[in-house]
Amino acid sequence: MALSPRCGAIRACRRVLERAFSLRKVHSIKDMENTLQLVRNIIPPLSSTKHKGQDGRIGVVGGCQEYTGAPYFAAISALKVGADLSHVFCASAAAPVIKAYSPELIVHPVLDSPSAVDEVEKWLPRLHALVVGPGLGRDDVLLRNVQGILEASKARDIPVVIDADGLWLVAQQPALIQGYQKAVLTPNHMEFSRLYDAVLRGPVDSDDRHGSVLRLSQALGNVTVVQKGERDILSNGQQVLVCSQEGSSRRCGGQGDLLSGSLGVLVHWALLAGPEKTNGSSPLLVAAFGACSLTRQCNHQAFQKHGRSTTTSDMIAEVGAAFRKLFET
Ligand SMILES: NC(=O)C1=CN([C@@H]2O[C@H](COP(=O)(O)OP(=O)(O)OC[C@H]3O[C@@H](n4cnc5c(N)ncnc54)[C@H](OP(=O)(O)O)[C@@H]3O)[C@@H](O)[C@H]2O)[C@@H](O)CC1
Ligand SMILES: Nc1ncnc2c1ncn2[C@@H]1O[C@H](COP(=O)(O)OP(=O)(O)OP(=O)(O)O)[C@@H](O)[C@H]1O
Ligand SMILES: [Mg+2]
Repeated sequence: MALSPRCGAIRACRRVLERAFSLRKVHSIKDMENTLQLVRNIIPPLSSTKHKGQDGRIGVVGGCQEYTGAPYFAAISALKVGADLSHVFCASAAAPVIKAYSPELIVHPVLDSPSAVDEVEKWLPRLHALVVGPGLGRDDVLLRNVQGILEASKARDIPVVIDADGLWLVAQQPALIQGYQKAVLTPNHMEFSRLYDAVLRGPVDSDDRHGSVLRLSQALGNVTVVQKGERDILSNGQQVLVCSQEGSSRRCGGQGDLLSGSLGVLVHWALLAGPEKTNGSSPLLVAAFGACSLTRQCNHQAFQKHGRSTTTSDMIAEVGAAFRKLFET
């Protein structure tokens, strides 16, 4: 059915107003330093009085026969950022491979088991945050189990970072995270389009990335959304932040996994610190800004050394120095 000219004009006018409204809320680049300061405020001090586990016990839900690198990258990044313990809940075929990459990870081969939800649920009281999706794949059995794990995590109020195939699941069932204030979604270009289409029932306006991220967050009930790209756009439906920390032109696979794993720890730290440490800004937005800055800084540093041959493992080797440069100055 053709739109009447009047209807088209109203819609165009609304778009202009929405854009102006969202731009007013956009965090300008000159504010990046202020936001980095808020990230510094949420980082817990190292102290000899703390016991193992206090600075973070993170779970990564992902890893299947095809993808073993992604959950490894996410889980090891959580440790390198400063979590004390990092668990991976994966399909049985992936477990020996992930264990062999690293003795530092605790690996549970449970995700394709009929009792997967119970197996993960018994660990939930001991976990501070979950990262759901890296290397999960799209097998129906695994996705059904992950649905149960997400429901159990929500019931316990556990923060969840949802990435990669976890976002595929959310695009099929947005109700799974609708309105959950402790969820952060980290879509890449493709994942964002898929989610936007599923939730807002229309294509993304590529001329208005800020407005698109704002609208998706609002439509999901103010769930925090991080759209990764040349600049990362972050929104909780009220505020929009932009992270344009210098990275490089190298786009090797796995950088997003570094981001989601780091974010798992930062989300925990931010919620622990609370809004007084983030100057009234949403703790989850501050955490997300920290993870984006850190990932891009790792990419920048690794590229200085390795150029075109940079891989995600090279970036992970930079986490310590990048963290010091950004947050411990
Ligand atoms: N070592 C490992 O184990 C790793 C495993 N990984 C795991 O793989 C699984 C699937 O994840 P995914 O990201 O490949 O999935 P999906 O959303 O289907 O996108 C695929 C297609 O989208 C497109 N595309 C992407 N970006 C775009 C852009 N900016 N602009 C435009 N187009 C863009 C592009 O399409 P193409 O150019 O090929 O036509 C691309 O091929 C998931 O479990 C993840 O964790 C990864 O983490 C990497 C390391
Ligand atoms: N064009 C770009 N220029 C600079 N940085 C970018 C660009 N695209 C993505 N990034 C950065 O790379 C990191 C990962 O984003 P990317 O879009 O590659 O995620 P992804 O596709 O989920 O990665 P993965 O391969 O781990 O699945 C983010 O920190 C993002 O800021
Ligand atoms: Mg990804």
